Amino acid sequence: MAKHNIILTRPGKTLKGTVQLTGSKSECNRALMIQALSKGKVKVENISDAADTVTLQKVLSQKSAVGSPELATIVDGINEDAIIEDSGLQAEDSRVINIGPAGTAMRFLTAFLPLQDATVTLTGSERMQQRPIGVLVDAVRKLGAEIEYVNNEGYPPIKIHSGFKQQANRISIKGDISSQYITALLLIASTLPQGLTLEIEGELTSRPYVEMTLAMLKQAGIQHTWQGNVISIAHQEFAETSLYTEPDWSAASYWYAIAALSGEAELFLPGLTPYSMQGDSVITEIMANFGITSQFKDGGVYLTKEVKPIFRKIFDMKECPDLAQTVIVVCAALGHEATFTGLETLKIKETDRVLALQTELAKIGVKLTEKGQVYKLDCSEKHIPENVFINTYDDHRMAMAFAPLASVIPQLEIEDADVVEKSYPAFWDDLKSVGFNASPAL
Ligand SMILES: O=C(O)C1=C[C@@H](OP(=O)(O)O)[C@@H](O)[C@H](O)C1
Ligand SMILES: C=C(OP(=O)(O)O)C(=O)O
Repeated sequence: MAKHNIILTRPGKTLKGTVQLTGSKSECNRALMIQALSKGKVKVENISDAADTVTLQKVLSQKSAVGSPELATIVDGINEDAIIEDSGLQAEDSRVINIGPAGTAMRFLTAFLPLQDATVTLTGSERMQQRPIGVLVDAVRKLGAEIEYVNNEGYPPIKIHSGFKQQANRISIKGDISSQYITALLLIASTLPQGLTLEIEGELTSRPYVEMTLAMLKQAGIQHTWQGNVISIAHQEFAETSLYTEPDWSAASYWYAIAALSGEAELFLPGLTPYSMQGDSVITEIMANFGITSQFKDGGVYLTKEVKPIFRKIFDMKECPDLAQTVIVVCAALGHEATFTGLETLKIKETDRVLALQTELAKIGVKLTEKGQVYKLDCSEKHIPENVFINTYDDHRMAMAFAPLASVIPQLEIEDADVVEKSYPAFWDDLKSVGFNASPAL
């Protein structure tokens, strides 16, 4: 698909309106897995229109076909031929599931598909083929799955064989690369004949996402114990219930950023609650430092802005990595020379987000320097050109985190507008609804 860029301008500095955000892709993708694992006993409400969720839903809705020749045809519907060729897959090997850039779908299906008694190749976008999966594949193999790498050891595509028999019920797994590996295993745990005990080695990154998984499983009737670094889930049945998913707090973060760069703000985001399962709801606390007040009423959150000095200098993003770009760009725009930690996992996401931030912030003279695991913003040579072009590197969050800069840069051009579809397809329309001009670049 041809890429097109978008030009953003922002007349006025007042943010006023209501924006209805789509459902959280993290919650929805877990809910869809739970629905499939429960064989339909658990229903899902308020499903997101995030492309990653739509893709996973398409794959899982064909679950009954997994193991039958129909899969080839069905899955072809979401395959891009070019990607299959790039993967080096054989033409006759037509049972291919291509999840594009969806990291959670890749990881969740790596644990789920071996249980479906089918031989399937699981692949993704070019970038997905550079995102590591070895820690999870090793764990699933220990459980009894037969999986081989199609091209490169440790990376998708992977070929999953039928004939799973559980061989272990206690395994250890590294916690510091991606919490998605742990979630993938916890999701299937209750359906394994012997249940599963996971021993998490080293630090656990993105911990709130593991807590979200366990909380959603609990809503679906699955109990667990978590003591120290050991999480156990016994074999047990899902309850008949419905899972309701909240709007996406990571998407909300871009509205907090816009509010932080506005003169005045009065914005309502319906459906968001103070009791969220999403770790990214911590954006309310982070943005309080930038003068944004969050008031929960009328079934949502009202954002208001007060101009005040910013005191907080250190931000640890380990528990909310998807907020890193949002917060770093806001600090850069405000010339707030903060220090950031917990950015290690950003290098293996949709792009190397550290490098992407460094390259794009340089366009306004801001440096993000790296020393060990500590990152510092240096705004001493910050300048604001009339026009800035932002490259997005196939990363939805690069586009959305830099868009708020239209509040301080007269004309901002953002590469590949459609990249936002991964998690927030209505992003540009929502910006227009509150007075931004967003038009295709010629
Ligand atoms: O489980 C999830 O839904 C997610 C976990 C996080 O990944 P890591 O655990 O790899 O940091 C996060 O960055 C991603 O967007 C969604
Ligand atoms: C890292 C992300 O997603 P995923 O890992 O699911 O591709 C994200 O949405 O920022």
